[in-house]
Amino acid sequence: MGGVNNTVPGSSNSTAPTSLGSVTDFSSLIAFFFTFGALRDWIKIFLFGGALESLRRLGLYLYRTFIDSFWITAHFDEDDPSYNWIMLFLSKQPAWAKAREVEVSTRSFGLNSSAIMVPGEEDDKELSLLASRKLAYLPSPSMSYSMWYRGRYMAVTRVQTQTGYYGQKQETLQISIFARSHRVLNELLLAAKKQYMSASEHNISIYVSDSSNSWRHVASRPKRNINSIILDPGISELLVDDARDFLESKAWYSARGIPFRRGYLLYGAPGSGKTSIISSIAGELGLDVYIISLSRAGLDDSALSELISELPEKCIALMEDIDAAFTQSLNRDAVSGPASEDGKPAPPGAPPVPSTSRLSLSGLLNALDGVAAQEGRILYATTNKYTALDPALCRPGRMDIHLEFKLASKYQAEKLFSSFYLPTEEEKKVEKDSGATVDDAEEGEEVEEKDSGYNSSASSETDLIPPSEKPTFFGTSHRKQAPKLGKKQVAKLAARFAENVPEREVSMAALQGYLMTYKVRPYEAVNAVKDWVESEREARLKKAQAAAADSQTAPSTEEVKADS
Ligand SMILES: Nc1ncnc2c1ncn2[C@@H]1O[C@H](COP(=O)(O)OP(=O)(O)OP(=O)(O)O)[C@@H](O)[C@H]1O
Repeated sequence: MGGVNNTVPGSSNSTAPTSLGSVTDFSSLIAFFFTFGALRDWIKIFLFGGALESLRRLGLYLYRTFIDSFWITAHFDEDDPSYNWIMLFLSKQPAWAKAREVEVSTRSFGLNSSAIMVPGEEDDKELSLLASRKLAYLPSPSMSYSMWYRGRYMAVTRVQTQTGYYGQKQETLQISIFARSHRVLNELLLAAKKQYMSASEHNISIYVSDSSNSWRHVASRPKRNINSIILDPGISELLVDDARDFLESKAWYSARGIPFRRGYLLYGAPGSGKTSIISSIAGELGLDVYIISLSRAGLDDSALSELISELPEKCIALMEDIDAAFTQSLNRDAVSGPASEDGKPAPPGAPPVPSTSRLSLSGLLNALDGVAAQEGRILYATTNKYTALDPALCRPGRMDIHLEFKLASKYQAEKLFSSFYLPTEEEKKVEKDSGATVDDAEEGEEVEEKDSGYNSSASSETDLIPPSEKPTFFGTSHRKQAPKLGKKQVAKLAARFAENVPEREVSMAALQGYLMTYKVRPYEAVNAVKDWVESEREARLKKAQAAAADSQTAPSTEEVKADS
């Protein structure tokens, strides 16, 4: 007879014996293994070893934390300007010259190379004349060096890591100082910065943005004396004084809630000195120049805004040919069509010019004075196409001062001539030291109006060579053969020169190029200038005729459409 089964299928009653069974199975398995004496010993060793290793690590960690509390370590990344300061500082440390293993390098760390030298190199005139790159001792990569600074022990390590980009290496310099307070590190950093600044005192530093959109120091250029740029009276003074006044007016701006920024738009003829005056102002005010290339591949609105927000507080931001980023006329309404050479919008039928820029005008406007725009910066923008610029770009607040640079005036031509042939103070000193007379014709004494510079007459050396064997060109670039002119003589010649240069017809760059061909022949420069002006005129006329002929043969929009 079948009884009643009270057990509910799946209830714990039905499973309990199974799991209990497995637990007892497992412990009996362990107990079984422990019956092997060797295995028991292994496990004991394993546990004991693990505990020992953990203790060792803990001890090491505590030891390191304790030791680290006596050290201050600073890391300098190769991409940061502070890396250059420290490398220059280290290359000048006497301890370095005695190190047993060093890297010998000709890197200039963004300076005039004469700032870093192997001891003794500066005394060797022959060497410093021959080699423009100077040698320096630097810490070898992956080596640790010990040195003393202000009575403190210091460890210097240069670490190189592979970046993965075509095997490129990234460098970091690590300096650990045995000190508890930051005082010594601060002193070291300030000393390094000061040393670098004084070494670069006669240079301006130039930065450009790289493909990863970070600022990179690319060059140091010697400062150009502002007097060597000859502009119409008052222009240089206006620019320098205004920029200087701006830099000193931070409190004034903030008291009135005006953004502390200033923009200058320099426009006009090519080769009239726009770029040159900007770099001179940078030198005069001791500011670094950050070049923003609007046509850089990959530059879009957000990248530009990021770049501008990363500018340091006092600097010059330079946008050359501000119109160039936009192949379309720089107008807000995109339908305005491509700009022509002279900056005027192109005729309605002209074919569109393909644009590679991902930058929009509103992006540029926002970057210049949006919320992220940097305070304290001076912006210089240059263009040859003033009329093509959108009024929004030129309005005060973005471009506060607009200055036209024209073709050369007679005044400029005269000044340029004088600055070319009058000896500088340095040249006068050298000539005085060598016993040469400079002011032969100083008191109005008439000298023979003839040059004796290179290629004006054959030297005695060439006279000795038979005519058949004479080289086709025998140059003797001896500046010493230039006539020594006094102030009055130069002034007279300069006035005659300027008489023959028509007002606002040639650029200063063209005049400079012309005078360069008569570097040591001032008389010939004066005599030939009339013909040169004439030939320049003819060349311009021919170019204009060729351009006109080209535009007549250029296909119309309908023809372009039909072709495509
Ligand atoms: N006013 C000037 N005084 C002295 N030199 C000048 C002057 N203008 C131009 N130059 C000389 O001409 C060359 C070109 O000058 P610069 O590049 O400053 O002209 P620019 O106006 O910026 O030209 P662009 O518009 O083509 O960029 C430089 O070598 C500079 O020395």
